[in-house]
Amino acid sequence: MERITQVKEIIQSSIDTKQQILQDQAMLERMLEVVDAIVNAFQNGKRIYFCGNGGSAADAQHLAAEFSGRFYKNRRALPAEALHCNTSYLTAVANDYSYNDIYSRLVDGIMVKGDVLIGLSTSGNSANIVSAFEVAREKGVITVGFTGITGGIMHSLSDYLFNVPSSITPRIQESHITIGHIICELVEEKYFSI
Ligand SMILES: O=C(CO)[C@@H](O)[C@H](O)[C@H](O)[C@H](O)COP(=O)(O)O
Ligand SMILES: [Zn+2]
Repeated sequence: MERITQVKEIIQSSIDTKQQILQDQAMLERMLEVVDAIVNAFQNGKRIYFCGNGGSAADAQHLAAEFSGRFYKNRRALPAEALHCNTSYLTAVANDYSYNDIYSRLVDGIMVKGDVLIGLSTSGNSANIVSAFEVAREKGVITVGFTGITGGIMHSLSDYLFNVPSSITPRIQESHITIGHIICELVEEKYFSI
């Protein structure tokens, strides 16, 4: 394949995935439900946390910073954090216990009922995120899964699921960040207009 053709095909595949989301009324409405759930959580003094591995850890950190920093508006900070950001914690727990425990242990330690946990996993099967969702549900934390098409194990552990219609990891991640940005924009707009 000509390299330029390959480039075009990748871009088209990213567009196609987003086009399918655009036509999925239920998923669009779920974005609004999650916006309302997050605004409700903030109004009740709760917090939002994100977790992911690899590129999805970067996405988790990116999205958390939209809330704790700013998105469009100059406004006060919102309580949001990505769970992998403390390297000392991460390396100790992975070393002394297991990599699979890094997120569930923090969910147990710092999250409370009514907080929101957003887990990003293209497979929906990453053991540390699955485990975090299991602990979250035991505690009454609201779980929001960002996954690929099947949802994997996270499908049955997510109160709200965005199972992007693709099985290609980078294409899924590209739509995760789009959905995440939509949610950030609408949360900021709604919370700071009240
Ligand atoms: O960014 C990418 C691929 O685009 C990779 O770093 C990718 O995130 C890693 O392989 C992850 O470990 C994949 O995990 P997951 O999405 O299945 O939870
Ligand atoms: Zn990537």
